[in-house]
Amino acid sequence: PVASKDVEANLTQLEYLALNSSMNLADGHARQFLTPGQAVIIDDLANIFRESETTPVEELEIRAHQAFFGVLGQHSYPGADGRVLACYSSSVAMEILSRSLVTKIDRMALVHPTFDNIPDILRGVGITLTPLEEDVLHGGDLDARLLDSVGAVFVTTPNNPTGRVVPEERLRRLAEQCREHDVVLCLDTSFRGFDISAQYDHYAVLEGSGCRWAVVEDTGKLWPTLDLKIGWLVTSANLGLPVGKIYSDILLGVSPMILTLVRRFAEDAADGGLADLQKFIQHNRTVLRTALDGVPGIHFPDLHSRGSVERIHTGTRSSMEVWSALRDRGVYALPCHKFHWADPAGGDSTLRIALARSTESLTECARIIREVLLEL
Ligand SMILES: N=C(N)NC[C@@H](O)CC(=O)C(=O)O
Repeated sequence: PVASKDVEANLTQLEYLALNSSMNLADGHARQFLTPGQAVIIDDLANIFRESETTPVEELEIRAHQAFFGVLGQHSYPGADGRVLACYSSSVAMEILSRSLVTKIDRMALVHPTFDNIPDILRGVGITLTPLEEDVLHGGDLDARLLDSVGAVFVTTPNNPTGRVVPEERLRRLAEQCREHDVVLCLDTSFRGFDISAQYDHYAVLEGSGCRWAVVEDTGKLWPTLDLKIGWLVTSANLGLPVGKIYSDILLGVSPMILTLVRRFAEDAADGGLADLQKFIQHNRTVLRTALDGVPGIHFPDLHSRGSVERIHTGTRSSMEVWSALRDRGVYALPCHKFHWADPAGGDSTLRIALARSTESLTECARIIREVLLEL
């Protein structure tokens, strides 16, 4: 039986339930084992602390974002003139951006579906949201009437949970339309590390467009650093919003040690680690899909996705029923109703599985998922 409190819970509250389970497939945080190269960094933490203690923080910050944006192909990011702000997490960056936006705008178009803490944060500061369906976003020019009715457009790319990526030409045209209508273009690119099609130089497109823009980047989804992470908030020179002032309301700066840790993980990623991570996630995706081969009624709606999460369509089964039956077996997934923040019924038949887990754990969970699906 599904308790109403679980139906009402937001996605992060459902993720809390899983935090102490060895079979946690709920949150999109990196919980796979450290690679040998990453273990060397962790074994060097004392030296990382000492280096971070004695090096000027500005130098640590520049080295960290040069390494991170560089490995992800973002060579035109504006690292030189203070437009890259380091935050404790991408959600903190999101809160700062939202408080900045609402000083000037009160309506936004937000991609639908997407992770519910994004609409929750935006609504939390008083912004009214209009859903921007993925197929509309990817289909071509946005309707001028939509763009004249909002002050900003917010897009998660790669999207969560669908994995859908805004390609370069689409981003260029979207930025051009936003400039024409003086609409702020906001991106959440937290999952870009997993998908090389999301690693074209977004900042070259954004800077070249002349539109007002802001991007939230996240180191926390990629590497198993026990949530020692940075959310970067990057903004255009012409944004015209009090991002720096509101940043100063929230924090002075992140720990220099985490800046150094991020730099070291990004350097390891550049030394083959990112390609290995992408292969690892794709292998786990194959393990999950193979384990469910032949289960009546289910399919995988996001065949293109390379992100560290995978949706299962549960056929005629209710995703909440499947989620509840899995939880009874100690396995935690995410029902997708709350990703469909404007129409929860849209997620009634899909379940999200986290792939950034050890292959051994995922294999055992996939076996149980198969059993549960065959019983329902
Ligand atoms: N501040 C929040 N709510 N953090 C949870 C978020 O990081 C999880 C996530 O994004 C995902 O599971 O896809």
